[in-house]
Amino acid sequence: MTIVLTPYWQDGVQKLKSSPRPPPKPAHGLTPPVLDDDVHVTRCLAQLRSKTSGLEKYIYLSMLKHENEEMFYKLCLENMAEFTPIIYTPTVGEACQKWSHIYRRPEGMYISIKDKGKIMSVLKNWPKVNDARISVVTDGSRILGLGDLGVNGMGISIGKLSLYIAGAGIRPSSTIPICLDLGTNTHKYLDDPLYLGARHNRVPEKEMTEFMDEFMHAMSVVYPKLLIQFEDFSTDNAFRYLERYRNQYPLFNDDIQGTGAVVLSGFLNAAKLSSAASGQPLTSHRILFFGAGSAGVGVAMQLMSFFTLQGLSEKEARERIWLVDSQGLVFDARGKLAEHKKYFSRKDYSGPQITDLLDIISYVKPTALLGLSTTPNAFGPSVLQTMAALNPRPIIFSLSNPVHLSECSFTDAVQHTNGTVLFASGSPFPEQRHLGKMLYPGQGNNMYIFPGLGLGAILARAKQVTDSMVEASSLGLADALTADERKDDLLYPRIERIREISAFIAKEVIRAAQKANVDRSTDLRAMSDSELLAFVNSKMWNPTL
Ligand SMILES: NC(=O)C1=CN([C@@H]2O[C@H](COP(=O)(O)OP(=O)(O)OC[C@H]3O[C@@H](n4cnc5c(N)ncnc54)[C@H](O)[C@@H]3O)[C@@H](O)[C@H]2O)C=CC1
Ligand SMILES: CC(=O)C(=O)O
Ligand SMILES: [Mg+2]
Repeated sequence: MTIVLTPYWQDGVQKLKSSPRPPPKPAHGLTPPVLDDDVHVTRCLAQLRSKTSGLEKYIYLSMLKHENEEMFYKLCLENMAEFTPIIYTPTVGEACQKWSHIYRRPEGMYISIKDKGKIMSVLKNWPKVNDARISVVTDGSRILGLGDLGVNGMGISIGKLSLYIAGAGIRPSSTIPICLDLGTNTHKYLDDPLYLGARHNRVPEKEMTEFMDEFMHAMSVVYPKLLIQFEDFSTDNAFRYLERYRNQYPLFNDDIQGTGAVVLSGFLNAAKLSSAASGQPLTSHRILFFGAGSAGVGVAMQLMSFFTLQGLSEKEARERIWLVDSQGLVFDARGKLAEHKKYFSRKDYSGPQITDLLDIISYVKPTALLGLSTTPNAFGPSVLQTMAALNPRPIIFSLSNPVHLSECSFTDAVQHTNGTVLFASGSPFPEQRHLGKMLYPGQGNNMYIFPGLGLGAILARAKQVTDSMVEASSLGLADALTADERKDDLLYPRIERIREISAFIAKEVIRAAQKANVDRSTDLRAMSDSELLAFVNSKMWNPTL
């Protein structure tokens, strides 16, 4: 049998004979005399906390997950706020950048362009074929805001699936992290003797599409119950392959749809607070996007429903949104535009190109400024002060990942708006005390959405992931705030409640799938809401330690 759980270029170097899951407990005498699970939990946590760098912590936790999956997830669930920045953004970004250097053992599947023509047989090598329910698939071409990391992108598929397991109780054996190796255009990696991927530039679009067609068909045959999450494809491919396959297979794109949903949710909560302070109606919000890639445009599309839910027409909603890319304001008269920018390109401006963000802000007078640009510190003091001068409670979301690419920090946002800011960021920032009051940053990251969206789609056995299911996940998240969280002006629930939130989102997603008639588990239709919620909770995997 061909083995593909190890990068294929190591074939013959390191053969894996069975599942990558931990082996059964060793026989009596092969462990210390007193190895109490409860005490070992404390020991593992102490070992983790003794590491000084984020990357060391990441490596330690990867080892722990491999050695003792139950222990890893127990600790993760009990310490979500501490673990997420390690297994996910920001540290997962550094782990991906150094993946070929820190690589220790096989995890996930690597499917290479060299496998074209035999992808199905490769997929069958996965040890738990019948269990497969959810796969996160990346081609590594735009990992967080870090660019084309090639096969090093495997870390993001693994990280997202760890959050599925911890955050939504997906059974670990049902998850398949996949990294497609279609080459990389990053020369640093091509020149690195330790690089784990194919040593050539990315293959042309035609060859990639042929590969993707075969891959998607093979996935649907080998794993008939699988939901696919596309992750961190470069913007052109993100839109292309979402459109190409979304009506054919159960799949969604996390960067376009998951991000859209999480930002809509935080925006709904922020806009209410902002409008309460300004006395202006919700329909009067004006949203400026700094960054017009897959994430920026995905969020802009989802935010259309913020306005249409308030009764505006599609045209009126679109007029509340402005895009900025690396060349400045996006408008028709500027000339040729990438396809994904056209819908939001302004028709009402035809003057000279405005490039400076401050000039764009004075022209647009936004109530909300959303950064998805991978440009660190783009929201400097004068931008923040201008937003505060325009709005009693400005909405500033600096959503680029990881932390060092964020458009501004929470500290700066608080300081330069005199604490009035309604803030969310893609990666976590610490809370701030301002004039004696504790202020909390929101984490506007799709990690709040995809676990519940995925769980709902899996339990409904959805044929497709419809826009209505994505919107339901977003509204579900917005509604999940408790009175206590609202009292602290939180835009997102506390991450410690992720299981409860995911269950609620999953229930809403199942209902939306039923309404759209894409559910195959039609027996769930007869359940009342409370029965459905109980059913969702009963399906969540829990570590048994
Ligand atoms: N918070 C979250 O949940 C998520 C955050 N992201 C983050 O969003 C960022 C962008 O992702 P994509 O849209 O896929 O990337 P992308 O590379 O396709 O888009 C970046 C956009 O920013 C614009 N840009 C770059 N430099 C600029 C500058 N100096 N001034 C103005 N605009 C500039 C580009 O023209 C492009 O429109 C990444 O950092 C990613 O990590 C992505 C998905 C989810
Ligand atoms: C969070 C995420 O999906 C990204 O930054 O790409
Ligand atoms: Mg992503």
